[in-house]
Amino acid sequence: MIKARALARRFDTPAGPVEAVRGVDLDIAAGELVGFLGPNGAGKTTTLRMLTTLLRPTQGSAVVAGCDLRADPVGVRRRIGYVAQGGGTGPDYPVDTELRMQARFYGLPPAQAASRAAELAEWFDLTDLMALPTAALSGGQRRRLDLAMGLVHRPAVLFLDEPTAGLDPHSRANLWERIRDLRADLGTTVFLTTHYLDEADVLCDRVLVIDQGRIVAQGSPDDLKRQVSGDTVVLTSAQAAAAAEVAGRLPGAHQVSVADTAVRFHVPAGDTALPTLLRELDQAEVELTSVQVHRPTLDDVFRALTGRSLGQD
Ligand SMILES: Nc1ncnc2c1ncn2[C@@H]1O[C@H](COP(=O)(O)OP(=O)(O)OP(=O)(O)O)[C@@H](O)[C@H]1O
Repeated sequence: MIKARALARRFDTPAGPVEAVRGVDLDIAAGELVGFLGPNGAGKTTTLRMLTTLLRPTQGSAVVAGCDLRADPVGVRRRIGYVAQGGGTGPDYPVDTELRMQARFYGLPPAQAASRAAELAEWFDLTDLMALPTAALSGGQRRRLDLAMGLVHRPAVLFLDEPTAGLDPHSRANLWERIRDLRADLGTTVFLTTHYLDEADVLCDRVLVIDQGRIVAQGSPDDLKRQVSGDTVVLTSAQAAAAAEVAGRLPGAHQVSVADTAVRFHVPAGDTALPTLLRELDQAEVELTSVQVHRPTLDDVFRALTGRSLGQD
């Protein structure tokens, strides 16, 4: 459904050229729910804007929903839905009008536009809000309207740029459910960008990790986490340096780091390393305040690949 080869985009700025995307290959099958995960400035939005025809690639090619990006951008636009960050509706129009105008924009006659608006409102739980101006919607309601607007013309592929940015946890979970339903009920291919680890982990079948304009890893969240061998142990102690020394002597312990009172390190299996660690610390007369064992997260995957953390908002 999406195939890209060596897709690249350079911006020429007064400060010099910025290589925002440096040769991205994508192969996304129909019905997949794929997350594009990366830190701020990694190149996610630039890639999305190229795939949705809003920005011309400086190099490379792509076929989206059966249409070539360069040769047939209008065909691509007809077959895709795009929900940008922050949406794009006028604040004074009622929800109902927004939906109907969008449907009319995509060529539906008035009666069909009205029934499509009603259908989408029901799907996204907006029926009771149809008379409200969009400015009166909460953040979560607003994002549901944005999704509905992106779907009026029944696109085969839906592109979502940071769909849950700024939402509270309840609204995020609600939106994830709608996105999953979309795929399950309509078979829509969904390609979304995110810098939320939990979103990529919980929602997506497959995650592409992008950093500095290049894809550095891809796979299902579980596959990616399996690539990071072992568990992370985080302990806190007023004698952190002494604790780190003891931890570093455990079989297979590596990447031991100390930050203030916290000591962090990796071991092949946290649950079996813990009894030995506690015994050794006791013998060395090092007192602990707390100890936690973590299974690998997507952030650990990112750290292992780049040496940096994805960071969280
Ligand atoms: N129009 C532009 N002109 C110059 N540089 C740009 C432009 N658009 C993006 N960039 C730069 O390209 C790089 C990638 O930006 P992009 O917006 O694609 O990242 P992102 O991964 O979507 O980040 P975020 O999570 O912050 O939205 C950044 O260094 C950014 O500053």
